[in-house]
Amino acid sequence: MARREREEIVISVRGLRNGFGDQIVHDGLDLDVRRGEILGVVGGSGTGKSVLMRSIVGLQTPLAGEIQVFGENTIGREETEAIAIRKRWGVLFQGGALFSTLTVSENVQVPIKEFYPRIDAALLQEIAAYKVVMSGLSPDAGPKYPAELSGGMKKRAGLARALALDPELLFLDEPTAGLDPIGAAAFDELTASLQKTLGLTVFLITHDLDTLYAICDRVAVLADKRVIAVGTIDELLALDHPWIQEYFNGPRGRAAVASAERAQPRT
Ligand SMILES: Nc1ncnc2c1ncn2[C@@H]1O[C@H](COP(=O)(O)OP(=O)(O)OP(=O)(O)O)[C@@H](O)[C@H]1O
Repeated sequence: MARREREEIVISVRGLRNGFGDQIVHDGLDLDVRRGEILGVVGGSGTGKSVLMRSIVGLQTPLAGEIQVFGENTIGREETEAIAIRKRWGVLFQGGALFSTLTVSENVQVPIKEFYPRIDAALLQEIAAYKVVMSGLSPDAGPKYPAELSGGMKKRAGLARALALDPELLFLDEPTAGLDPIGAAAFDELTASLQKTLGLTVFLITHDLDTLYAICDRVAVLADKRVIAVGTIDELLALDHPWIQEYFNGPRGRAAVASAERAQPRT
């Protein structure tokens, strides 16, 4: 592969195999994520979308395969090397995964303190306050505890924490699940605007067809223990695969197209 092409690939997964006991979740899974794209990852429930994300961020050790992020192998690295790579990404887990005993501001401070333990307390507060506002929360949300937040606010707080270290790469696991359609659309807009402003690469697991149509550059489809297809929605629709056809051409898929076209008519 040419050097330039390699630099444009932020995540490269080859021959990934994951399993739990007798259950094989991934077998021979390959995927490339390009710099600056929002890649949607879809697939039926239990096809291993979260396990894939956890493998890439080092929370799940695969049985076999290779994963490179920013051109560096991530499996089996020394802790210091792993930390240097980990600093460059942020993760929003399903449901926000906030620490319930910490305020929003303290949650955002966790990764900063982890990587920069000697940071000045005033600077830490200032960075956290900035990330809270950047994620679309009011500054008053900083001193609140997760239990005092709505579902949408929790997601934004989780996003603020994911953005704490100015990542180049953002992982979002079902960010709009559980949000009402208006809240979900607002979160999509926020993701797209942050991607553009900060030049992020985004790996986005979702079941939300509106999200796929509204903000994803390409979509990867997980089925049969691997990525069976990756491309724009139009490219996927041209494939004759029953799950893809049912997913995008079913009643919900057609409704999402209509809504996307109302928002942004095709020329
Ligand atoms: N820690 C674990 N121990 C045992 N099995 C696991 C573990 N984590 C995931 N699995 C199994 O791996 C499979 C894939 O799980 P995963 O959470 O990645 O699915 P998913 O595609 O993200 O599903 P959903 O869309 O429902 O969130 C499931 O069958 C799940 O039960």
